[in-house]
Amino acid sequence: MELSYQEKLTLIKLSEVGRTKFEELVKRTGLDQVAVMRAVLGLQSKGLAKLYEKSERVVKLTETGRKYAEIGLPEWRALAVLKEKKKATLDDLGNVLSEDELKPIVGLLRKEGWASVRKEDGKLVLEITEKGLNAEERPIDAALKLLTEKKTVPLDEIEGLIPVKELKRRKIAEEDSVTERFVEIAPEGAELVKGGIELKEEVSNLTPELIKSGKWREVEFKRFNISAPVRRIYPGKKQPYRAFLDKIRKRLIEMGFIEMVSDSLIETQFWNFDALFQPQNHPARDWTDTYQLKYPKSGHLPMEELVASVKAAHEHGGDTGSRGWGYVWSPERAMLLMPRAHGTALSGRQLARGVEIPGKYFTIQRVFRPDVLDRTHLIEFNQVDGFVVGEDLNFRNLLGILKRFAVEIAGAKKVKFLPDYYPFTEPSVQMSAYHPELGWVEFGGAGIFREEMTKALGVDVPVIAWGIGIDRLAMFKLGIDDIRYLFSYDLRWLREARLVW
Ligand SMILES: N[C@@H](Cc1ccccc1)C(=O)O
Repeated sequence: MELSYQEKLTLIKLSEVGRTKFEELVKRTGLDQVAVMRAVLGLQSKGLAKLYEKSERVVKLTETGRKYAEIGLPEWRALAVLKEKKKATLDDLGNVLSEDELKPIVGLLRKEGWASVRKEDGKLVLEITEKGLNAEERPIDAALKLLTEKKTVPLDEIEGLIPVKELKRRKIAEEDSVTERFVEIAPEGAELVKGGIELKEEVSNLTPELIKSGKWREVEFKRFNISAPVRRIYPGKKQPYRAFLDKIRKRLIEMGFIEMVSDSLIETQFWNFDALFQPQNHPARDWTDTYQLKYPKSGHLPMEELVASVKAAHEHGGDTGSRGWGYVWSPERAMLLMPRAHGTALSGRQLARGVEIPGKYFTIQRVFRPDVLDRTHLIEFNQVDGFVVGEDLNFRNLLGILKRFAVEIAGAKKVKFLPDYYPFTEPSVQMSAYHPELGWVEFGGAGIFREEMTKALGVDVPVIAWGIGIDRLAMFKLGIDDIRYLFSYDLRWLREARLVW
């Protein structure tokens, strides 16, 4: 039978005692705990030893017990006062005993024969006796000492000193049960040791020295059991949601999209709304739907020319043939600052900056909107926004791209589109994907940017655009049914979460 060095050593050490606690065996071998456990399991599978568990009734100190271990049992503290004063009243004892301890103290001292009790002027007076003067350690003291030293003591051992009932009655100790692992040698194991085992140190590392010196010919190499159970380790890794976002970024770049970046989470209303042809009196611009910055309140508007064409589009449609929204556009309003409410703000910025035609752009943005937190709503979430610009693009192209996103990138099994409204797109759609537990989950909007928007920003060809609530899609990939988990500190989830791609 082939045994590893560690198995041999463990077996030899075990044979010296026949049966022992696992921890004891660890000490005897001088190996570490994991190695011994592996050796024992190895020996067990070869029928040479047996590992088993046994529960044992034990006694341990209570909170009160631990206190007594520190400051002394009440009867000893009372006795100290009596020793000093010879005679004492209950009031005197009250200085060293708590109210609870005081009540039974007379009975206790009398039972031990350490004091006699008299009434003097209507008051109880205790006087120390000869036995009190020579008081010695009692079984209860021995038990308290033992429990203090060992923390847990087998029930039998305590019973040998004092009935455990007694300790429980005085609330000094309580019973508990602990499970211990034992290892026992099997007859075959004992036999093998008797026949003699050659204990040859094994080499687990083939070093250059071993090779050069030719020593490798003599040494014994350690065999590794690669199917042995091992402890799980949790190495550092990317937060699962971060990993998801990074993967999407990579996918889009692979698909030829250019990333639009921003180093700020704060946006002017101009870029968040106005540049997207969203009228200033649009209800979604109220505080109910977006946050506003308290300080500073306002930022800067871009180039005058651009501001003028956006203003013209809002007021009368600019040169698009549209009548616009028909109101007086306010630059002050457009200057107000806010945490970005959608990634589309960056699409507007990019169009104004200039784009490749044809071209594809995307951005992954943290956005902010007041909402009631629940399993599908966050007030701070991430959107993947993007657009494709090109001469011959149409609505069907848009739906095709979106479907590909939802299925390929987010792994949705089914997708559906419904007509919707956005001030900056016409036509507009809303997209939903099917989640096995949540049913249909709305995950974004899309459409063709209106001419009033694109022309004002200087782009004269169709632009199809979308904004996807990527967090909801992350739920699909990460197999979770509560969106709040994306930002969870739950270590178990952080360790176990697996991106299924
Ligand atoms: N920005 C929109 C989504 C959208 C983007 C682009 C075009 C149409 C719609 C939202 O936040 O819901």
